[in-house]
Amino acid sequence: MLIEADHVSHTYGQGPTARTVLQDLNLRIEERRVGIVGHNGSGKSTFARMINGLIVPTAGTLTVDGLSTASKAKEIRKHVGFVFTDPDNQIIMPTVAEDIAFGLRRSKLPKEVVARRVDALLERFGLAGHADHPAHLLSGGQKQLLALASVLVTEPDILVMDEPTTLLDLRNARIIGEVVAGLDQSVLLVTHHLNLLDDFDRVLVFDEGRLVADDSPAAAVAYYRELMAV
Ligand SMILES: Nc1ncnc2c1ncn2[C@@H]1O[C@H](COP(=O)(O)OP(=O)(O)OP(=O)(O)O)[C@@H](O)[C@H]1O
Repeated sequence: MLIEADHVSHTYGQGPTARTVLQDLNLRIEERRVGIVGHNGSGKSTFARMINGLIVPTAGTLTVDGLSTASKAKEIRKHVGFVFTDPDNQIIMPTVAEDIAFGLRRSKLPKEVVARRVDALLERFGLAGHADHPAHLLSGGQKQLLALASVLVTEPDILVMDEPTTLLDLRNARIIGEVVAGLDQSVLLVTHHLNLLDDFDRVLVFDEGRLVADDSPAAAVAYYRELMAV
């Protein structure tokens, strides 16, 4: 995986209400585990959403494996899975198993292959006993695991996760952390749970739309804690 940001900026709105929330971001990301931290409103989600073209830079270019997110978003989304903060926004189908299978509806894979993949994910995320249960009745932690399973079923190369543990208690946050640690995929994780980043390769710190630190987890988190203390 290679994500490259070349003078990337993003401004929401126009005229007097215009608000620049990302400013001149220059980055080259190749590591398998990259964390993004920063104050509320510092631009983390905007950047995360840019990686699969949900938001397009208003200046500069962002590429994923050489493809520009501005013109190749559809292609990029085949390789980049996105897990949102609130799993309720991501759960689409009535039952747990159907929701996981939904991502493969256009895949032309034989039914048995889809069923096997779904079963494997149900098992892996401790949801096997809930396959036919209404997805909206799962606990918050289980919903978050379901949202992750529903993205992983498409076997993306890159997983972008935007605060996937915000709604969770410590135990479920740890479970998500363990699941993330065991993934083969490259992961970009936006989080306020700093301990999830301990074993990461690299951590980016955003502040008011700028990249202000880019370092090992220990150094970047120390920088961020100091920034928060001001
Ligand atoms: N659609 C939008 N229109 C206008 N402003 C927006 C929009 N989306 C986000 N913003 C603003 O952009 C800024 C950056 O938001 P963003 O969600 O990227 O920050 P964040 O670092 O992810 O914050 P948090 O930690 O609170 O999730 C915020 O001030 C937010 O109000």
